[in-house]
Amino acid sequence: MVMKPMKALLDLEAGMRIVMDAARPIERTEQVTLLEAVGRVLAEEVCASMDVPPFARAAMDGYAVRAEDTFGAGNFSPRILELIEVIHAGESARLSVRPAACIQVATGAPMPDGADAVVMVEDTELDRTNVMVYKPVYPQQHASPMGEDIKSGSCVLQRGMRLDPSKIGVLAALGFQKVTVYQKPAVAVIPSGNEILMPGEALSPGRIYDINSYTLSALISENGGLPQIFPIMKDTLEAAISTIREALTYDLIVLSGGSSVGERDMMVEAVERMGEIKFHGIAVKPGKPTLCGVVEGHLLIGMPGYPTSCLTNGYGILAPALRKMSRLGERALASLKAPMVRRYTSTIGRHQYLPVRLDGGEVVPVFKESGAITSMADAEGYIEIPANVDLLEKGEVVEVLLF
Ligand SMILES: Nc1nc2c(c(=O)[nH]1)N[C@H]1C(S)=C(S)[C@@H](COP(=O)(O)OP(=O)(O)OC[C@H]3O[C@@H](n4cnc5c(N)ncnc54)[C@H](O)[C@@H]3O)O[C@H]1N2
Ligand code: MOO
Repeated sequence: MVMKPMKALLDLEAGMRIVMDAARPIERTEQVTLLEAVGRVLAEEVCASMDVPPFARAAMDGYAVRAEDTFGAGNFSPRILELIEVIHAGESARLSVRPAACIQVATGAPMPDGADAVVMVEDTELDRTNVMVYKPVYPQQHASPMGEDIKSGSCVLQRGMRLDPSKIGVLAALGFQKVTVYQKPAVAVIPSGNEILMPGEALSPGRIYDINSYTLSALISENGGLPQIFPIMKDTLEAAISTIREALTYDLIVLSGGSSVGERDMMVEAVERMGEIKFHGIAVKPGKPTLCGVVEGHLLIGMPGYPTSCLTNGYGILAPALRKMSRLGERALASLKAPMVRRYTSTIGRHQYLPVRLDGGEVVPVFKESGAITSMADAEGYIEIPANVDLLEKGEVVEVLLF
């Protein structure tokens, strides 16, 4: 029976530096429709080739007037203007507004020639073709000039921006149907273990369902990647080598299971033969038996098989790497400070991610064991306990990072 003990554990900062150095932003771009663009990263500078709005328009329902014709109007001294035309949004006036005349306009209708302001309908009264104006307007009041929103020639969105609903609105305003974005990093998600079954398969003794492929894929999607779950890999060196070879068309290879020291943990040997091991074993808890390697220029991260170890490393190591590759940038989790509900002892020498929930304003550790997915599912967030701290006192205020 051959076991391959882990060498000295690497500290988290050094491990992160290695992973982040090997994670390269994707250069490939693609065109997507605006409906597909949310959350994507813009790969082009967007400059306006038109004004928005493309014409001066009424900003209120009412009457387009020459402002000076309303000066001096009051509740007891209305100015009386002649109504010469009525237009709706989408229509243009045939006539221009001459002195002492007005044109009825809907919000969004083009400002008629000659008019420089709109009197709101609430400040008027209509008597056949006479409009009594009870309140004066100043020039440009309730009228939006052409290009008020976006000026033709101005560059409104920059390369590298993440497209959120408002930025997609800018593209729509400029008449874009498609936009050029960076491709998402393609991520091979490779579960391993003879005991692992896909959902839908019948359970048999000693077998369990695959959790990690799904937690990892969800996390990868959330962080700008495109996950592809591979068939469950058998625990043999040949399977590991051929599967990793197949995965070399992906930008990032994430394996789960088989990264520890058991005799069937073939991953380390496979990566050693095919490329370079950057580290094996990192001083975090959970998540110690993590493997990082580079095979033919492709970053490979081997996650521990235990679901909570796998997922906490997903948050701690995989997500930052992916956000660099997908160009989404660092994700700042919301955080709050609260006191510990009880004393908690941690492992000295390992940076701990402790899943917690909040109860009555206090921080309650919910970690059961690395093998339990509910260690994470019952948590609202986590606290980090540095490697050189082994005790948190009851009542000690800690920072909770919220999922
Ligand atoms: N002698 C030692 N044994 C172990 C050590 C150690 O240092 N010395 N480390 C322990 C720690 S810590 C962890 S974490 C686990 C991780 O081991 P592996 O990464 O090699 O993972 P496996 O042995 O393949 O599996 C561990 C556990 O997780 C289950 N598993 C695996 N894949 C999945 C999946 N896709 N979905 C759900 N569950 C999965 C698997 O059945 C095992 O129960 O090693 C400790 N041992
Ligand atoms: O490092 Mo293991 O990941 O504690 O369970």
